Amino acid sequence: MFAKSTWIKLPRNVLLGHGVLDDVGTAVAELSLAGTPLLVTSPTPDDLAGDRLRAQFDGAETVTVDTASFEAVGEIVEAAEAAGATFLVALGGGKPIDLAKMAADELGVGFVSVPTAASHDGIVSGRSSIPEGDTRHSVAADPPLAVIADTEIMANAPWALTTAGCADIISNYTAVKDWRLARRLKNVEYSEYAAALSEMTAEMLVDNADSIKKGLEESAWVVSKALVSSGVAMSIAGSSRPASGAEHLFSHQLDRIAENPALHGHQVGVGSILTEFLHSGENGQWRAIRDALTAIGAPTTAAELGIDDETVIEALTTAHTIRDRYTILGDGVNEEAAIEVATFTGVI
Ligand SMILES: NC(=O)C1=CN([C@@H]2O[C@H](COP(=O)(O)OP(=O)(O)OC[C@H]3O[C@@H](n4cnc5c(N)ncnc54)[C@H](OP(=O)(O)O)[C@@H]3O)[C@@H](O)[C@H]2O)C=CC1
Ligand SMILES: O=C(CO)COP(=O)(O)O
Ligand SMILES: [Zn+2]
Repeated sequence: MFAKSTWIKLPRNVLLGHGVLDDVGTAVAELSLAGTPLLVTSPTPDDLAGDRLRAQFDGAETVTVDTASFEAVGEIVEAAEAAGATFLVALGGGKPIDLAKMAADELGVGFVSVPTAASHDGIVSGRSSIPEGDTRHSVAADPPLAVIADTEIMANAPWALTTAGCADIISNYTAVKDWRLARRLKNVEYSEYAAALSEMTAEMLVDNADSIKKGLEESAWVVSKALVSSGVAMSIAGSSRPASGAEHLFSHQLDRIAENPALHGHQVGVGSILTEFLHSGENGQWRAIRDALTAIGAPTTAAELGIDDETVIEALTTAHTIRDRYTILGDGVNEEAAIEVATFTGVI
């Protein structure tokens, strides 16, 4: 399909490395952002790195968020207005980053992302994923002007957050398959560049699985680069399609119905095993996806996610209802088929 005009918004500066947390002020100065920011964080990242960040922004106020919601976005907007903040800096995992990204968009001010965990590609992308009641909104927002990812901090984060980031990238394989299917069946807007970048990112991560090991700072570096690349694919596409297909619908549904949902990346990884099977059957690539997840130490079963089998089946049979996004789930997988795919792949 020929798009009359395309507007691709990308981060301007990406700073990645050991100790770069102390360079946020310099990176912001380089962007010519005037005035004082509002710092947005959550409790643990605040404890770990809040003071080092505040030391670089005289007089900046801090808002600490606990849960992702549209109300929390409203609170950040109010706090920024009250403080006269001219831009936002988010420090933490996906929660404070998504909320600040959306609040910055509402305020029409710049936004800088300082991830403390390599947990998923939302730390870089131009999308905020916010739950509301029974649905989840993937809201377009400007991507961060700068991403400052301190590999020392990320490498010291719980290892599960890093394996979740890896699994989020590995899930790009099935996301792109869903995108191509939707293009063929529903004529949805598609970008071969974004699809190729997304697939290549997953390929490179899997090829580098050997350097992704607990205790190795290089892991945080490899994974962060992949997350940046996947975020750029979403920016080129102008949607999360290159990195979010049926496996994400499955995960979003688990977030709603599971008593204790697992990490986003871990859920989409298991979802990817299931949806790859749906795409290409028992002799398809689902084993390669499962083995890639195993190689980096991410869950491949419901038990490893800490979610019971019934909930996994319910999520798989109802995931298609969560959002208007055509995928291999079509108009729904029935319970018998869901049990068959989950059993064959060893997920349950
Ligand atoms: N925009 C997008 O494209 C996407 C957005 N998302 C959104 O991101 C959120 C989930 O992201 P995720 O990063 O998992 O969530 P969080 O921001 O909730 O972080 C996960 C956990 O890790 C803790 N944490 C963060 N950094 C460190 C660290 N360095 N050391 C120790 N603990 C740390 C957090 O602490 P604390 O509890 O104190 O915050 C939290 O308990 C959801 O809101 C989801 O909707 C998910 C995928 C994609
Ligand atoms: O998680 C994402 C990409 O990895 C974003 O996807 P959603 O648009 O489904 O929230
Ligand atoms: Zn994701």
